[in-house]
Amino acid sequence: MNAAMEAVVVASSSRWAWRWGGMCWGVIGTAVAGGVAAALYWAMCIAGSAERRGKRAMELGGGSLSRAEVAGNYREYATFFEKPKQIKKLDNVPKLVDTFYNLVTDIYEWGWGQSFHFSPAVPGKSHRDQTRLHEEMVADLLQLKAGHKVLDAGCGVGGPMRAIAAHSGANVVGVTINDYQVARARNHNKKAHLDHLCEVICGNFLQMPFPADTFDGAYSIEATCHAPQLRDVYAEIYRVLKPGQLYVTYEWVTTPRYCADNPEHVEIMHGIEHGDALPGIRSFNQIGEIANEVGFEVLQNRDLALPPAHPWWTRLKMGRLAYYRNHLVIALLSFLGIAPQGIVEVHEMLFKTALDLTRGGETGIFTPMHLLVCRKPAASQ
Ligand SMILES: C=C(CC[C@@H](C)[C@H]1CC[C@H]2C3=CC[C@H]4[C@H](C)[C@@H](O)CC[C@]4(C)[C@H]3CC[C@]12C)C(C)C
Ligand SMILES: C[S@@+](CC[C@H](N)C(=O)[O-])C[C@H]1O[C@@H](n2cnc3c(N)ncnc32)[C@H](O)[C@@H]1O
Repeated sequence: MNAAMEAVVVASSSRWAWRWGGMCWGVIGTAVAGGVAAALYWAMCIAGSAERRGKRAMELGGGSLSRAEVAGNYREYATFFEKPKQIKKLDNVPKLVDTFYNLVTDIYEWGWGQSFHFSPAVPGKSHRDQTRLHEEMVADLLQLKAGHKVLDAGCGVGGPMRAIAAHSGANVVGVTINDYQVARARNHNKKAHLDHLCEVICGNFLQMPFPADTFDGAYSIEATCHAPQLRDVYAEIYRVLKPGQLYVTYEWVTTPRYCADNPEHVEIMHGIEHGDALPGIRSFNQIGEIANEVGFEVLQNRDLALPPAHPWWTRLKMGRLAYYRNHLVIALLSFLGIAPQGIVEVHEMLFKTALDLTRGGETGIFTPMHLLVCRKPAASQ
């Protein structure tokens, strides 16, 4: 082979190698892009981080708000906590709570499930079972039976109401201040074939549209913490309950370990108030007194989070990786214009509150499950 031929052979083989290399990179590139697309599809459409998916990431929105209103409503919500005087205007609170649930309901359903509360961890049980057991305990404490009519004050999208109706056979009437939650709850009730037992209305639990002495039982799960004055919601529940009947509530309170002079404790509690639309968290020793003041006999008054119960906040800690994945998914959907502007900020607020709630649990200064079992005396006073 002379030099010229050698040059031709080298050139053509290097061109071939170049083309072959290019093809390989093309195939690898396509495979990687396909993999990324599949992973995103999985994260957005298939994997509902919640155990019982109610929502897909592609469907995340701002509740009853239009897409254009989400960012502005979030800014308004955040400002509320920057000017503490506003939160002191107690009349503002129900509107603030309604806005909050427009902003978070879809994210809660997508990332947590249809029950918007915590539960004590139970070794060997799934989150779904732990949630159900915590809800069924309410039905058992109320001694509910088929034919009873029970009030769920602050019902969310109805996870607890469905568990309680299915467990006891009782009729449940749920009240929530947020009309988007009403629509979601009714839809879930129908899908679960429990709409003959479960009914939902939009209203303020401080002024409910029911005559006095209507219900055979009443409960509230992690909801009355939103009331500007606990006395007002307890008094209203007392009014609508039949004499001799029971009210069970799981309350968000500070525990005996909370010290108002400790700046770290104060910072944690402010963080929780801001991230959860709370007008001010009450202390464990106030709630029983308030129940007594409105006329209830208090039969049980104890923190369900105390040992031997296992920590309720482990579910928040275990989800750390999932939060980052969720953040990526939400940021991408918002960038693509699929999710509304402002939703990334809402998600960041929830991420921050998850850290504060975990700190509240680990330091032992906060519980979301202080149990009160109350009875309206048989001869109503
Ligand atoms: C009782 C209330 C709500 C209690 C809980 C149901 C919610 C409190 C904090 C929420 C969450 C925090 C982090 C979110 C995460 C960043 C996101 O990726 C997925 C959803 C979260 C896990 C979200 C779920 C619901 C909470 C645990 C209050 C409001 C009185
Ligand atoms: C954290 S969610 C808990 C929902 C439900 N109990 C559950 O465990 O899934 C709090 C609920 O209280 C409702 N709520 C708060 N303030 C209210 C008010 N003033 N009147 C009626 N509902 C209210 C909210 O709309 C929301 O549904």
